[in-house]
Amino acid sequence: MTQNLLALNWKMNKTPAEARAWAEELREKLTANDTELAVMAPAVALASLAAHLPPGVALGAQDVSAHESGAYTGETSAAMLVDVGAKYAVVGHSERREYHHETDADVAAKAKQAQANGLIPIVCVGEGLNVREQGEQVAYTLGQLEGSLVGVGPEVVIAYEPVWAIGTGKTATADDAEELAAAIRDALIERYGSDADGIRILYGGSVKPDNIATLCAKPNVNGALVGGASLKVPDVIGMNDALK
Ligand SMILES: O=C[C@H](O)COP(=O)(O)O
Repeated sequence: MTQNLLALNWKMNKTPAEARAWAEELREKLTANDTELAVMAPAVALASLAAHLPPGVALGAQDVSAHESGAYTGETSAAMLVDVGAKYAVVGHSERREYHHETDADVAAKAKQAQANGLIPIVCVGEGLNVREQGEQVAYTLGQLEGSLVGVGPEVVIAYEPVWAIGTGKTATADDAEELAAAIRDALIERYGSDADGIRILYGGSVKPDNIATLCAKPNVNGALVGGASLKVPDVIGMNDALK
C-alpha cells in the first residue's frame, strides 16, 4: 500500500524562531504512525527546522530555481535546499502560477532541476472556479499536468489543488477529489507505465482534521497538501491522527 504523505505548506508564515517553537511543540506531541509528515517552510526557516524537527519528519521548500547556480538574484537552488536538509520542493503552486506568472514549462524546468539534485518535486495542478463551472476540470488539469511533467521522471509527487478550494473553506468533496486523482493516475500510467504505481497524488484545498480522513480514504488520494491548518501544531496532530 502507498504511504500517505501529509505535506504542510506554511506559505509566507513563521520566522525561524517561530519555526523552532513549532518544531519543539511538534516533537512533544507527535505520535508517529504510517503517514509521512513533511514541512514546506520558508527558505530562511529550513536550517532552524532541520535542527529541531522530530526524527522522521521531512523538510521541504515551497519553490526552487530552474537554474543550477549563477546570476539569478533572489532565487534558491536545488543544491542549496538539499544541503540544508530538504527532501521535497513544491513547484507550480497556484500562487506561484498566479502571482509570479509561472507557466507549465517553468514548472517542468523547476521539477527537472529538483530531480537532478535529488529533491523530489511536488508538482501542483488544479482548475479555477470558472473552469469547474464549465465542467472542464479534468481536461484542464490534465493539460496542466502534461505541460508540467515534460522531461520529468517518475520520482515525483502530484498535488491536485482546485484553486477555488484554497484558503476559502470550500473543500472539494471526496468524490470530486477522487475524480481528478483517478484521471491523474491514468495519465501518469500512460506516461510512466508501472513506475506510476508508487507516485503519490495529494489533494489540497481547505483540508482540516475533520475532513482529511474522508478525502484520503479514496483509492487514488495518497495524502494532502495543507496550508492554513498546517500552522498550528494541534491541527497537525489532529490530521496526522485522523490518518492512522
Ligand atoms: O498548499 C496548500 C494549499 O494551497 C491549500 O491551502 P489551504 O489548506 O489553506 O486551503
